[in-house]
Amino acid sequence: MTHSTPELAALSAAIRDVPDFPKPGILFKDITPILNDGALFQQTIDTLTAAAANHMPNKIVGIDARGFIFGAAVADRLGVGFVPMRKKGKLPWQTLSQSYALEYGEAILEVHEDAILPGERVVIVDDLLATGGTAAAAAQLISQLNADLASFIFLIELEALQGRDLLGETTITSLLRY
Ligand SMILES: O=P(O)(O)OC[C@H]1O[C@H](OP(=O)(O)OP(=O)(O)O)[C@H](O)[C@@H]1O
Ligand SMILES: Nc1ncnc2[nH]cnc12
Repeated sequence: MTHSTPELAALSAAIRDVPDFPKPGILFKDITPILNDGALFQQTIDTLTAAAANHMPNKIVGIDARGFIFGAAVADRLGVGFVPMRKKGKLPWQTLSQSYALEYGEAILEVHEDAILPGERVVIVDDLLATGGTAAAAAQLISQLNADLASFIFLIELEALQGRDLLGETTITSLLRY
């Protein structure tokens, strides 16, 4: 797949395709080479931050675990709070829960019930949109907290899996589409 700028092409070139991980038939996109390269990581956070800033969020939500890496860096750049949505059993305070299916399994996502206030503007940042199950579960939790989901922002979108069809009318930005 071609990408629109030399910067995005460089990010795309760094991502490793790993066949049959974690299950037969899955082509896994390994983003760790981007993290390993200071210039590429910085450029990724620059671009994700610019996309998030357009929506003037009060909070950035990051999804366990790769979403934490990108979401926390974006929140720091914007000077807004970061909200971790974690897999079941990891958060210590009162939580809301949502079960979901993802490309290679099922899980339960949780958020602290006081982490996002009613009416706050929230942007979800994650590394990858595949089937959309994870992002849809995160959106459900934001809705249960009566907050305003302004946008989804992904580094990678696997278009063939049509994940955006699960995400309703909310704006979606993905930097690299395959
Ligand atoms: O669109 P979907 O089909 O729901 O898949 C996308 C999700 O899958 C990966 O997370 P994973 O649950 O593998 O957790 P990890 O970040 O701990 O690897 C990825 O980071 C997304 O959150
Ligand atoms: N194909 C894939 N590669 C990396 N992360 C994923 N999360 C869900 N599907 C994935």
